[in-house]
Amino acid sequence: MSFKEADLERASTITPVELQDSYSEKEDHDEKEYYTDNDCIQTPVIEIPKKPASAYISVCIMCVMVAFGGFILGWDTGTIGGFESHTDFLRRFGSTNKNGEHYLSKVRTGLLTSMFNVGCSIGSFFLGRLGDMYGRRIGLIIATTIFIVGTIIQVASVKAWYQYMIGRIVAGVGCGVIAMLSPMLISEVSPKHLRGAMVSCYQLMVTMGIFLGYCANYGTKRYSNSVQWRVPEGLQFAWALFMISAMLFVPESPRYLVEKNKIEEAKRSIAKSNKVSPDDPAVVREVDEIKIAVDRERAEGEAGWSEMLDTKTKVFQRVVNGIMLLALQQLTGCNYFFFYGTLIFKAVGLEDGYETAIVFGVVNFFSTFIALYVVDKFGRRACLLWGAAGMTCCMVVFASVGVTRLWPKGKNAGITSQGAGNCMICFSCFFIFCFATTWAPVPFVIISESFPLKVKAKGMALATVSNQMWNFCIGFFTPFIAGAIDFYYGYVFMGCLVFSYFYVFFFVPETKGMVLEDINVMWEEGTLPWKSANWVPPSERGADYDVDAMANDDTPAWKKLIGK
Ligand SMILES: OC[C@H]1O[C@](O)(CO)[C@@H](O)[C@@H]1O
Repeated sequence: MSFKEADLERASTITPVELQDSYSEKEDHDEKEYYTDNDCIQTPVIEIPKKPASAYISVCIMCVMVAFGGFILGWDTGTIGGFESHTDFLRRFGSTNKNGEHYLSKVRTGLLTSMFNVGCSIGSFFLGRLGDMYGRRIGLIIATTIFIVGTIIQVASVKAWYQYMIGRIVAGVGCGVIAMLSPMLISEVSPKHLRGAMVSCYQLMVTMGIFLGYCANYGTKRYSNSVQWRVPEGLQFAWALFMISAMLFVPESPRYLVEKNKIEEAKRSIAKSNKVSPDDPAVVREVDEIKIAVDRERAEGEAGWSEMLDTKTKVFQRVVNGIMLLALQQLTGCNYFFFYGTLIFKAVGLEDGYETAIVFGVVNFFSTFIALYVVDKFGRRACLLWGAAGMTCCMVVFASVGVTRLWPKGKNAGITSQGAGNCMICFSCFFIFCFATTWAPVPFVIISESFPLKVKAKGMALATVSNQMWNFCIGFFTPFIAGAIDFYYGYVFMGCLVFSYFYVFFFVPETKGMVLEDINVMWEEGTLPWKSANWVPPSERGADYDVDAMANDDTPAWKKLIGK
């Protein structure tokens, strides 16, 4: 008899008072009131006990090890821009103009920078399933090995820019898989009240990689030979080897283990993350719940691509949501600053692009720590809404000052206003602050927790592809667009940000602090996003809980927006 059945039987023979008494003895567990449904007592809810913060240090370390995959990705973002300014790199992979100077054309710059993201898309789309086939850890090890092969091709490039580009595509394939499996594994092993923060560690690692990548370029720029770029590039081997070794110590996803019928191992994995015994009733209950979900999904058969279009189970809505959120993350314009911030700073006379980059890197990295706190404290929706509002304000000021004040006598006169430039730099930093604390990590958190297991790999793959393809588009087309319309470009992102605000309000439900299986039920019930913060899991509902009222609302849209 499963724990659930045993519990039901026990619950049916005791009175509510006895039940409450017996629960107050279990001080260790999170107590939830027994509940009634149609006036009969059902399963009392035993939650995995919340321990003092110190008990979670080891699971946090394990999650940071998994999140280290983000560091690899960030290091690449942080170094490629600098490489493209290094003299040795230009000599080897650039063209030569009639004065004998070496340079990279816009197209070649775009290809060298952004084909990496095309590789990422290929990796997440075609190889994301490695995590389902061999487990998330083995999947991550294979992905990192592919990344190492790509790095070897890049480091070994002597003169052929296309060899370097192919190396970036191959490395990108590995990174695409990492970008999918890292957040997935973290979301599946972390205790639910820390899940948002733990998945956000992935983004923290991305920002740390970007920042330290910038620093590495700063450190090697004074060399005149290939040390300039081969050393930062070669350090990738060290990061990759660290990642592979780390995977030997982290727990495997309990959801994957249950799917492979490794129930005892699944219990051990949950117990390890939550610092309780594998026989703890709450662990048994969680494994039982995962098993029920897995069995149900098995009975329904293997999910094909057509199932991604299923509107009845709301899978289609979730797929669209994932694709939209990760597209909108890029359409905030963040990488306009990360890739091309150097040009903006140059406009106010700060000539050293490497230093510029470091300023952005610092703001980005330290702000992400705040994200770890706010994502679980205030919830996903609040973060995204405030983030979109904050970034819209920054972008309006940035673009307007750029358009009206930066060149008082016109761009071609070559005179720039120092005050306007400083103001733009300040607002770029505010923008990065708003981005890093909200939209940078939260979309990853949301996609890692929204999909039922059966379609999770495919759903996350599609969302990651959308992220990478928009990243590619912005990286590739920005030099052309910004060259044509200058700072009016900021208004394009501003428009996207305003749209994002409304999109989140009407389409993104709150998922903070819920077990993954409950999130699935909330979606299936068609809960309206602006009511979702009040959604109650079936196991905790009172008799007066109205599922329909949570899924329907006749008030006009503007009244919903102002909370009437
Ligand atoms: O921190 C900035 C970085 O974060 C991302 O938006 C998502 O990981 C990247 O596209 C960007 O370069």
